[in-house]
Amino acid sequence: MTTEEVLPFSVASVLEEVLQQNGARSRVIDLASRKAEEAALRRYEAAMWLRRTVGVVGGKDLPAQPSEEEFRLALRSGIVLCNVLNKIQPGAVPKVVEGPSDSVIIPDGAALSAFQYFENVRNFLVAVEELGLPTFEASDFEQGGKSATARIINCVLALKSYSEWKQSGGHGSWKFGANGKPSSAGAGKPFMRKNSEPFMNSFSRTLSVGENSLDSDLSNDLSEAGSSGNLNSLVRAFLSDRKQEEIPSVVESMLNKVMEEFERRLTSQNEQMKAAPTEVAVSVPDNSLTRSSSGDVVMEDEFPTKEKMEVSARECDDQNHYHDKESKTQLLKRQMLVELQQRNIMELKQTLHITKEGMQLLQVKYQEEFNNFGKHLHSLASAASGYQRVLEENRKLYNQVQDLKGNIRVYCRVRPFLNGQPNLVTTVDSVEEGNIVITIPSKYGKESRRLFSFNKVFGPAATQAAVFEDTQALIRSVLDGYNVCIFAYGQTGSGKTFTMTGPKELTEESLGVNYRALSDLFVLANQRKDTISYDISVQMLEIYNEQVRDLLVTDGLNKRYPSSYDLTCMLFCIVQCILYC
Ligand SMILES: Nc1ncnc2c1ncn2[C@@H]1O[C@H](COP(=O)(O)OP(=O)(O)OP(=O)(O)O)[C@@H](O)[C@H]1O
Repeated sequence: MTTEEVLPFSVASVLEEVLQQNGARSRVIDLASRKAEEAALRRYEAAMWLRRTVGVVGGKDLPAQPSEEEFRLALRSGIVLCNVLNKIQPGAVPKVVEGPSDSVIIPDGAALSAFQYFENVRNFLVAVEELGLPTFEASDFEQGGKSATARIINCVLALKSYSEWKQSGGHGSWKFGANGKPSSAGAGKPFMRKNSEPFMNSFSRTLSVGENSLDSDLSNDLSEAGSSGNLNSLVRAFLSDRKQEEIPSVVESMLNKVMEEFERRLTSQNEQMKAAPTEVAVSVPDNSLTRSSSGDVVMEDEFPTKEKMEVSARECDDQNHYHDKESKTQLLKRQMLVELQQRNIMELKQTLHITKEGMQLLQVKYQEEFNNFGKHLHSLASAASGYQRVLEENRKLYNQVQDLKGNIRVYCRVRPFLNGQPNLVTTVDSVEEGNIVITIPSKYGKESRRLFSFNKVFGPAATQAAVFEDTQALIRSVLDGYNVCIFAYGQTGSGKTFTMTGPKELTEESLGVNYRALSDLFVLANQRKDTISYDISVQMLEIYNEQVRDLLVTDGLNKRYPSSYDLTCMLFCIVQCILYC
């Protein structure tokens, strides 16, 4: 699994994009001329340092500002290089071949002696390589060209830097800040670019790649590194062939951001693995990582180093151990929770079972009660039906009794003496139930008595209630649909109005038959309101001197009734009674 599969973006593509942008800008400012100028400055710096360090060697002084060819020819014998190296590191080159021809200036740069300069150059390169300084090829003196000259200059400037470091006491780790091809074999010190150091440190720290691995990767070119997907090789190969000044800070910033993002995502992956240990797939023997259940890639198969594999394995072991303990604890908690829930469920089931039984008992009980209620209601309905029949029969019997008593009943009431009549002598001899004996004075001194019979005779002491009591039963017959008529008859002042209505100042005891009859009528109608609805209306008539007058008329004074009756009493008549069954 490659880096591109781990990250949601391609590091190489980001790098290429940044480089392309940088390239575009470089083209604008004419990078070629700038390179040439910078190369010349570096060459002059190297020459100046050599002149100061070794002076004139073999009568051939190195120009202060040599051309590429002059610089290369001045150093091709290896004598200058060996001498300067021995000054920095005494005994680094034990034997320097000083040929007789050294005193001869050969303008065309022809070879002094192939053996001489080959031995010197070889010894110098071996010594330099042992010091871990950047080297070049011996053939670079013959090939010439910008690249070969640049490698030679790079080596000289590395010597210069190393010399300055030693002169300053050699404290700390020496680092060569110039662009150079670092040693490829067993270098004691890493040659890192000063500007790229933060990025490289971060990258090395992130990937846990060893120094040797880094150095070996430096031999790969950019295309090889890019095609393999190894970011380390890609960056190092790219940086190794370029000068410090050619690497804009923007590129390094971008690379730092890429690595920060890379680190952040790796950290995030680790946290996700810790958070969801059961979801993380176990690594397989070929060191490739599988996807988690959420689909995230958790490792790549392109991390090549053994150290990283071991570190990853240890981390995985630690994480697995931690996850095992945590998962055991969680499993135990879940088991306890499940057991608790199972107990609760059992209790709920028992409660539900008891409730069901209770409900069934209640249902049976309610069913029984409901059946009993039904039976009781049925019996009540039967009783009510029987009651209605009985009641109807009772009515019939009641009215038959009234008939037997007589459809026409005549009562006699004797008015007492009024105030101012106490000395008068009454003619009533005796009163007994339905008989009254009247004394008839005789003109010849011999009194006679005469007996009169009525349905009932009320004496002077009879109350209004006693008079009404015998007529009260007729009111019920009215509500059963019978016609009833009660009227009073007698001479003027005999007490008709008093009996039927009452005195002028009415009290509850002095109420007459009319008030009491109407009151009873409404009481009975209210008692029967659930079964019978009554419409009640009243008329009040007066028949006097054969003239009938409506006493309740409102459109005129005592409107005269058109009919004439042979009655001279007040009439109370209940004219309408409608039955609803
Ligand atoms: N039972 C009685 N007890 C006491 N006072 C009575 C009784 N009956 C009648 N009176 C009184 O006798 C007087 C005459 O009675 P009432 O006016 O009822 O007679 P009436 O028959 O209606 O007379 P009229 O035919 O002229 O109208 C009234 O003052 C009345 O209060």
